[in-house]
Amino acid sequence: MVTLTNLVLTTAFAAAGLASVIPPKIGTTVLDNGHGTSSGRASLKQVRRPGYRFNGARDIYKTYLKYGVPVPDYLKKAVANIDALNAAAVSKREKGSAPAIPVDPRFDIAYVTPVTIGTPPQTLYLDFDTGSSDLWVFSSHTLASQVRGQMIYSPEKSTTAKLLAGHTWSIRYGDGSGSLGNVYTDNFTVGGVTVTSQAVQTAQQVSTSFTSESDIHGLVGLGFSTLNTVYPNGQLTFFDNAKSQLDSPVFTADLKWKKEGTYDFGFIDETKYTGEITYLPVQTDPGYWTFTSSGYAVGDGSFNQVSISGIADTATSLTYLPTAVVTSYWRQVEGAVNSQYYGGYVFPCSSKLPSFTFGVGSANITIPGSYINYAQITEGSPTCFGGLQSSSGLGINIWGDVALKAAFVVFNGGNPPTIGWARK
Ligand SMILES: CNCc1ccc(Oc2cccnc2)o1
Repeated sequence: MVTLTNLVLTTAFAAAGLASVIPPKIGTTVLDNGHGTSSGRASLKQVRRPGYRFNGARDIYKTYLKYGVPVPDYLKKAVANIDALNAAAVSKREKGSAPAIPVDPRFDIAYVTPVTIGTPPQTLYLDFDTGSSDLWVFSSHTLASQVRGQMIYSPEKSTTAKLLAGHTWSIRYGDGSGSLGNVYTDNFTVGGVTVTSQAVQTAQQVSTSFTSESDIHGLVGLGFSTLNTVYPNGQLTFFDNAKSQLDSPVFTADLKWKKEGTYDFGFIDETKYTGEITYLPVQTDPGYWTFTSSGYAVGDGSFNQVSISGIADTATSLTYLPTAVVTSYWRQVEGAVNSQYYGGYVFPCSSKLPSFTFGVGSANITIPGSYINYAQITEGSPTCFGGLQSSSGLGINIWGDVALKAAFVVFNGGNPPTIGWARK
C-alpha cells in the first residue's frame, strides 16, 4: 500500500532528482541482473526538449493524479505560479532591427544607424563597427572647434548618466583617424534593444576626418570586448552586454549598395538571404571577427583555391586583399593602374568591371563589378577609384563594406563564436 506520506516523500525526492525511497515499480526494464549479463540491452539517449522549462510542482501534481490522490489547492496554485515565472522568463528575451543608412547617396563611404542614449533619450547616428570595440560619441565634452554639425550626447542632460570616474580612452583606426575622451554609463537603445548602464565613451577630441564627416556622430564597436581601449578597466561592447537578453546571441549585417540596409540583433531573418548560411570558425584573438576564406575567382575565371585570413569590418569602406589576389583582378581591367599618386588602383570610369567571387567553405559570395567601381577620384573625373585594394601596407586583410554588402552576414556570439555568410 503506497501511503500518502511515502508518496509525497518519493515525489519530493524525485522532483529534487534524488533517489526514490520506494524500489522501482514492477515492469521497470532491468538492464543488468547484477551478474554482468543482461536480460536484453538498451541505451536511451536523453535529449533536452527545446524550450522546456522545469516545473517541479507540475511533476508532483502528476504523481497525485497517477496514484488517484486528490490534488490540494496549494499545489494547483504552485503549478500556475511556476508557469507564470517561466512565461515571464521566456518573454524577457529580446530582438531588434535598425537601419544601416549610407552617409552619402553617391558612394558607400560608411553606414550610420540611429541609437538613443540616456533619459530623456538623445538620438545620435553612429557607425556600427565590427572592426573595433569602443562605443564613443561626439559629446558636450568635445572641443567645439572639432564639432561640425554632428549631433552630440550631453550626459549632464541625462538623469541616468553616471561618470565612470578615473577612466579614459584613446583609439586609432586603420585609416589613421582617431579620438579620445572620458567615459559615462547610461541607457543605450538600438532597434528596441536596451542595455542599461552601457559604457558610453564621450569624445573630448576627434581627428580631422571625423570632424569633416558631419553625418557620423560616433562609433559602436561590435568587435570582441578585448579590443576596448578604456583604461584602467576595459568595458563591454553593446553586443556583449545585450547578448544574454537576446533571443539568440547573434547580430546580422545586411548592408546594401547605395541603399539602406539593416542590422538585426537577436535573430536571423530568413527573408534577407537565399540558399544556406555557411558558418566558418572565428579566430577571436586579438579581438576581430577573423575568418579564413577558401579562395577567389575573377569574373567567370577559374576558382583559385587559396586560404585568405582576414577580418569582417563593417566600418571599413573598401576591401583590402593580398597583392597577388588584387593584381590578378585588376589585370583584367584595361587601363587599370596601381597609382602612387592616387594611393591605390584606379581605372577608367567607363570600364565594365568583372565580378569578384570569394570562397566561404564550399560556398562562395560574388561581389558584382559595379560594387568595385567605388567612386570617381574627384567629382566629374573620368578616372575612378577601385573598391578592391592591396592589403600589403596594412599587415591584415580586411573584408570591408565592398564585400559585406554583397552578402548576408551572421555574427554569431555563441560559444564558440562563428561567422555565417549567405548570398542574397
Ligand atoms: C574615414 N575616416 C573617419 C572614420 C569614419 C569611420 C571611421 O572609423 C574607422 C575607419 C577605418 C576602420 N575602422 C573604423 O573613421
